[in-house]
Amino acid sequence: MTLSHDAASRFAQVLSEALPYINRFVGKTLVIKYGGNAMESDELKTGFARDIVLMKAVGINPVVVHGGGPQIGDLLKRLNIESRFVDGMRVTDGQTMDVVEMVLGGQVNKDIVNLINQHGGQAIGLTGKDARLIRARKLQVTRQTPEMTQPEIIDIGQVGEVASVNTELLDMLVRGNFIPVIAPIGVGPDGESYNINADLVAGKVAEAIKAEKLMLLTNIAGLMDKEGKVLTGLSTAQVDALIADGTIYGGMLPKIRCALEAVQGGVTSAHIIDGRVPNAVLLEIFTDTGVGTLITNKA
Ligand SMILES: Nc1ncnc2c1ncn2[C@@H]1O[C@H](COP(=O)(O)OP(=O)(O)O)[C@@H](O)[C@H]1O
Ligand SMILES: CC(=O)N[C@@H](CCC(=O)OP(=O)(O)O)C(=O)O
Repeated sequence: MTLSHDAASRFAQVLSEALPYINRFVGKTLVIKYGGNAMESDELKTGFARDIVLMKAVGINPVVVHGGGPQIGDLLKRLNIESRFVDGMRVTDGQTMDVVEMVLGGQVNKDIVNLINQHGGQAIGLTGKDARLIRARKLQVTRQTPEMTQPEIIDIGQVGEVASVNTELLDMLVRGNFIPVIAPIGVGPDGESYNINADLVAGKVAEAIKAEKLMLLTNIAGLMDKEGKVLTGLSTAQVDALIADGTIYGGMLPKIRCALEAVQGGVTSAHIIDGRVPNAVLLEIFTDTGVGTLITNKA
């Protein structure tokens, strides 16, 4: 590739201006959750892969956790299996679990790994079963209405929550200059598989490896109020109120909960950002105020 002098001087200027931002994150680990909804085109996926490789090339350590909800939904539909969600979590029976493992651990994981590697990175794909990276337990879902004397337990099948993370494995990979790409499948004490919401895995991984930042890439500009205005810098109490009045629902529920837990658990900041914007990850790093919804630890 040869550049004209003008193009080369533009590149040089941009790179030079990026230096203070790069320095701020050099040597730090960032956990990036790549949601299935932000994988809508090949162009977006390629842009994401290039951003990740560039981060690593300048000395920032990305750890990727991916979703794939829409991709799981597509295969279930082709198999005539209905998708059902409770509080943003997929109800997962044995048959659905097989599909989840195939799509997340097979198709989506290898697709992202391959793209990162094609652009010069050294990505390594893992599910929570590899070296028991994500140990899980069954998620207890309860529901209580004012007329109930005690909460009702809802069985949503093989849906898990993170019990612990094998940080030794991740530290080893990051130190070895690999880029871990994690599919959100957990393993129980008896080797059973658990389907875990990818936001929850990303939050717990970020906490466990003491990441500087947690970025949740989704298909919306951020957490919004009822008028569609992006909200940022919210306290836990404000988030609770937005959940109670129904402003936050569905897939945004696990996202916001895990972002709050991550910052309470020591991650400096969490960001909910629009993964459909080209170079969303770099934009977040290279702007002073960031983009989307910022969550920090305040009461
Ligand atoms: N207050 C809110 N602000 C923004 N999005 C919300 C809100 N409440 C619910 N949502 C929904 O949450 C979705 C994002 O969650 P989800 O579909 O699970 O994304 P992902 O696949 O990226 O994890 C948005 O597309 C939107 O439909
Ligand atoms: C329990 C549960 O809901 N698991 C998710 C796992 C994938 C995921 O979280 O994907 P997105 O980030 O693309 O939504 C699911 O089965 O869809």
